[in-house]
Amino acid sequence: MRIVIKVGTSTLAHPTGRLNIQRIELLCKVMSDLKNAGHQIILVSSGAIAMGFGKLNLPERPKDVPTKQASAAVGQCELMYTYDKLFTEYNHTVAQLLITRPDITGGGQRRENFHVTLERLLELGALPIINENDTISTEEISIGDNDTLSAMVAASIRADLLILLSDIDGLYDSDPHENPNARLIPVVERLDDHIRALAGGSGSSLGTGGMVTKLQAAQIATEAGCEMVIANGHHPAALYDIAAGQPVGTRFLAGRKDL
Ligand SMILES: Nc1ncnc2c1ncn2[C@@H]1O[C@H](COP(=O)(O)OP(=O)(O)O)[C@@H](O)[C@H]1O
Ligand SMILES: N[C@@H](CCC(=O)OP(=O)(O)O)C(=O)O
Repeated sequence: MRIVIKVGTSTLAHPTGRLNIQRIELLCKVMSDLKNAGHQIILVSSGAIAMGFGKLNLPERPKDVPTKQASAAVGQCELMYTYDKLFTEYNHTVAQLLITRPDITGGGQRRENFHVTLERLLELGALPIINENDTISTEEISIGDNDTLSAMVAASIRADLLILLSDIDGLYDSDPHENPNARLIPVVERLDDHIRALAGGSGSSLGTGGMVTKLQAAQIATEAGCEMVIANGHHPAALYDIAAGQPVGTRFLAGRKDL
């Protein structure tokens, strides 16, 4: 299977913005193993801004654009250094792709270049790691959140499965951080207004978009014929069960794959 795995900041970083070493080590081990089992893995990783402000010893996630972009420049290095080191331990070669909106939605050469390069990396057996190019992104050309970005990638390369790893088990009938009696929804067969109304914003100071952007991602992915699962990134070994089609988190069933 061709699987796009998106890892949110809340999965990769401690609330301090510093790397959660135990988590990332386990994630890389499981993803390496899934690759060894024959799956094609494309990783969409957030965390550049959080890693950057942590490393720059700033007290909290920056709000102004220049400091965010500077943090992303620092943090992206830290992220890729860590991924390279960990995946190399399991004999996998990583490749970094930093993109903005025109690289994936625009017509013409940029989109073609992104697509052809990504396909070639997969043919060569590399493990592509994608993030938004936050350091040069402006409002006009940015996608803004990696839930949407990962769905656009999954749709464009006709992935079989998109997995969003978050700080929560899946989609609940209301935000569990506000309602302790909220119940998990295991399967969404059709994304309608009733489901969309359940989604709230981000519950942490690190995440971007909350469930709203995850449901937007589900719309893009399932319309393109790609199933999507939201699961808790605190348990990386769950990736095995998700890839095997076992019930974990919330699974959004796909529409018909375009011919
Ligand atoms: N209906 C809902 N079900 C589950 N989580 C929800 C819901 N509405 C809002 N949320 C919030 O979405 C958060 C996950 O998104 P986010 O903070 O952006 O993290 P990530 O780093 O994974 O992108 C949850 O921690 C939760 O507070
Ligand atoms: N591109 C940004 C992350 C944007 C984003 O969507 O973050 P998240 O909600 O943690 O997946 C970064 O690397 O910091």
